[in-house]
Formats: sequence, C-alpha cells, structure tokens
Amino acid sequence: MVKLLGMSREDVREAIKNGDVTIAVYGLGKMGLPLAAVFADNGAKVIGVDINERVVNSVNNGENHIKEEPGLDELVKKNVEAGRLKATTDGILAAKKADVMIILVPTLADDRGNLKLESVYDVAEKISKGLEKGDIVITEATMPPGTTESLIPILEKSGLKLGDFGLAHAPERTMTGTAIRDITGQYPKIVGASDERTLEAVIGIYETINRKGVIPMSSIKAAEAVKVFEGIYRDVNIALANELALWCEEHGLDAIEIFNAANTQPYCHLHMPGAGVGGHCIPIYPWFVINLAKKTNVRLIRTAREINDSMPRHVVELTVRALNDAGKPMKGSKILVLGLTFRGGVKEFTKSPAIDVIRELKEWGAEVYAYDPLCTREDAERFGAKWKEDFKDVDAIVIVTDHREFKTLDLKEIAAEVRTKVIVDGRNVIHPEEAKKLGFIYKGVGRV
Ligand SMILES: NC(=O)c1ccc[n+]([C@@H]2O[C@H](COP(=O)([O-])OP(=O)(O)OC[C@H]3O[C@@H](n4cnc5c(N)ncnc54)[C@H](O)[C@@H]3O)[C@@H](O)[C@H]2O)c1
Ligand SMILES: CC(=O)N[C@@H]1[C@@H](OP(=O)(O)OP(=O)(O)OC[C@H]2O[C@@H](n3ccc(=O)[nH]c3=O)[C@H](O)[C@@H]2O)O[C@H](CO)[C@@H](O)[C@@H]1O
Repeated sequence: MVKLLGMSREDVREAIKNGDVTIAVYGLGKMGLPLAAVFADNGAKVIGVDINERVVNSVNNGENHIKEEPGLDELVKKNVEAGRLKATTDGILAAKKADVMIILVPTLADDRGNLKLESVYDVAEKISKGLEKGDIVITEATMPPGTTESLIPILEKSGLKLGDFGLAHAPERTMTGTAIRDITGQYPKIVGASDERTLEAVIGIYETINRKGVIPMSSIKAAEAVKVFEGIYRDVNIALANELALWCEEHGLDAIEIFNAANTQPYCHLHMPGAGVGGHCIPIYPWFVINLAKKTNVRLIRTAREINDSMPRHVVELTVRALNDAGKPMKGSKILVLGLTFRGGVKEFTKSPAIDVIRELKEWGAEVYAYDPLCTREDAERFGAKWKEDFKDVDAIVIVTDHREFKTLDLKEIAAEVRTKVIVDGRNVIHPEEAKKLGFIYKGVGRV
C-alpha cells in the first residue's frame, strides 16, 4: 500500500513497477479487462472488480472472455499466474486494498443520450466505503462533461473531503479489437484532475503503460469533453459523407471515387457514407452535448444525427428501386440482409442500422432473411428476420454491415444461386462494375 498523492510522476512510475501500488479496475469488460491486464503486466498489483461472477471466475482461472481482443488471452493468463491480476465481486474490499480505483463500467444511454449511470454510482458508493486518505479515484468510462465531479458527494460519504483523496478523468480512447495496442501507446492518454498533486500522480500512473505519454488538461470537465468531442467529430463527418453521397446519387456521380481523390489533400478527411451509424459511442456522444446545451444552438450536431438516422431508410428506398428495376414488387420478395451487428468484426447490436432496415423491409411486405458471421439464428430472429446461410431463391441481397467476409463474396457463385440478381450495398464493400458485369442490378450509397 502506498499513497501516491504528493509523489512525483517518476516516483509513481517506480512504485508501480516495483509492485508497491495496488490498482482496482471496476468493470472487466471489453475495456476494463485489457486495462487491468496491461497494468498488471507493468508491475501493478491489480484487483479487477465485476458484478458478474462468471467474469470473475473466468479471470481468476486465467481465462479471457473478451474474444475480440487480440493478445488478451496471453496477457490475462500470464498475469493471473504471476499473481499480479486477481478478480472479485467485492468492490468494497477492493477499495480498501487499492491505492488507485479506476471506474470503467458501462455508461449506457438511451437514443437521446439520457444516461443510465447506475453502474457508475454503484461503484462510487462501494469505493466510498473503502476510500482512504491519499487514494486516487479515476473515471475512464465515457461520460458527459461534469459527470465525474458529480461523484464527489458520494465519495465524500467516506468522511474524507476532496483533496484528502484525488479525483481524475482519463477517457478510454480505444475501441474493441485494438484495446491493448491503444492503451499501451497508439495515442497519448488524456488526463484531467482535481488538483496539481493528483494530476502529477495520474500522469505517472499512465506514463507507466502508455508509450505516447499523457496530455494533461486544465480540468476534469475538459478531459471528459475531449472524448465526447472525438465522437461528435466522427458523427458529424459521417453525416457530411452521407449527405454528399445522396447528392452524388442525384447527379449520377460515384461518391467513393470522388472522396478518395479529395482525401489525397492532407486537410480533407471525408468519411464513408453508409447504412447508418450504430454502436454505443458515436450515435450517443452527440446527445451528451445536445442535452447540456441550454443556450447554445447546437443545430449542426442535431442535424448530423438526423441525417445519419435517416440512412437505414435510404437503404430500404434503394432496395425498392432496385427491385422495381428488376420488375419485382417488394411485397413477397425474399430479401437477404447481410449483417446484424453495428459494424464489422464486433458482435455488438446497440443501435445497429440492421434493426431499422429489417423492420422497414418487413413493413413493405418483404420476406426478410438475415445472415451475420458473428451471430446466431436466435440473433436474427430477435431482429425479426429468418436465419439463412445460402442465397437460394433470394430476390435481393442487402449489405448492412462491413464484415470482412462480405468484402470477398463470390458474386459469380451467388449470381447462379439467387432468383433475382439484385444487390444493395449499404457499406460499399462490393465493386459495382464487377456486380453489374455478372448481371446484377447494383445500388450503393452514393454509387452509380
Ligand atoms: N467498447 C468500446 O469500444 C469502448 C470504447 C471506448 C470507451 N468505451 C467506454 O468504456 C466503458 C465500458 O465499456 P465496455 O465496452 O468495456 O463495456 P462492457 O459491457 O464490455 O463491460 C462492462 C463490464 O462492467 C461490468 N459491470 C457493470 N456494472 C458494474 C458494477 N456496478 N460494478 C462492477 N462491474 C460492473 C459488467 O458486468 C461488464 O463485465 C463505457 O463507458 C464505454 O462508453 C467503450
Ligand atoms: C474509444 C471509442 O469510443 N472508440 C470509438 C469506436 O467507435 P465504434 O466502435 O462505435 O466504431 P466506428 O468505427 O466509429 O463506427 C460507428 C458506426 O458508424 C459507422 N461508420 C463509421 C465510419 C464511417 O466512415 N462511416 C460510418 O457509417 C459504422 O458502420 C458504425 O455503425 O472506434 C472509432 C474508431 O473506429 C472511434 O472513433 C470511436 O471513438
């Protein structure tokens, strides 16, 4: 046990490497488990805390339950065997033992960004029962600016005042599939803290694991805004790509050809147009700012949300037009939706565009089937589609997720199997010319 408040960043780094520092990571999910394993691999004694007993037991058996994370299996196994990484459901005991407590539990939000912070407040309550003078509490979970400081009254139930303990926000700037790479040094760590001593210590904590170092922010709220603004930048730019793609369709131009050429300029970063924006990050973070804008007219951010949320309907319209060109009514047509998850390579359904696409296709009277390499028959049925692993008797293929597998479809084979040759490419993963040469009616977002 060592109290980091008041130590220099160099001494903090030394203490962690020597195994003198105990770090509790609350939330052993896609983000928390990689972080816990990386801190353990750098010398810290790490206590992972999770409410899910199966997660706790699997970690204590040296197993990794986050299958989408390359390298995590070995990191968990090695550090559990070395005795540096343990897991528990007892968040209070973990707080009593730890010098640093990191909150990395879900900050879920509804469609309008109204946060469900129960997990965060639950963890803060448990930490308050084990908080000691000199401890540091860090939130890494993404949250609206101002949320971390809203935990102060809960933490002060410990009898300590802010200042006796340190508080900081250090947003998790990574994504599933590249977490270990990102946590250890893809880009600098952002940190905002309650006072200079805490900032100094937290810089030392993250310099221990992140080769790219730390960017200290002027406040906790500024650090929270960094992560949220990153996401809003992405949502607004995806909306720009979508709006330009719709204009390209009107003018018979190929948006991808034009975007690729325009992006050769270093200041131009046109994103990919597509079937919509899903996940629990990008479509949610804008609402954190919209909901807090009491005087500011955040009309650009709102409009971007509306544009992106209109894209699933556009993909359905493309399908109506394509079947029309094939002389087929939507009603009674067999449509195979390729992709249920919100993006390629990750099994996550939060706000997946496929949900709206399937619903609307059914409203048009189509018989909707679905396939996704990461999903099961039950997932498809939960979406209201029938599971189908072949292309027999299909009248239209509608691609909604950019899974790697859909980038290498054997169109020649498919052309021989389908009943009607129609492809609607909602993620621009098919080459239009190749499809057309094989006799497909091809429609893509922003494609000719
Ligand atoms: N997944 C991503 O790509 C990503 C990227 C950046 C930031 N984030 C942020 O990271 C945070 C965590 O996201 P995630 O993807 O790791 O979530 P996740 O659902 O994969 O994991 C969350 C874990 O927390 C546990 N948990 C829930 N409530 C708890 C509680 N009260 N006490 C202890 N454990 C609890 C769950 O059992 C689960 O194991 C979120 O704020 C998210 O916005 C996620
Ligand atoms: C740390 C963290 O929170 N990381 C986030 C994570 O975000 P994420 O996991 O939610 O994935 P995204 O890639 O943002 O996709 C979201 C949706 O937007 C669609 N999309 C995407 C790009 C595009 O040009 N056109 C689109 O239409 C896509 O299909 C999907 O539905 O990684 C991003 C870096 O990849 C980060 O920036 C982002 O902060």
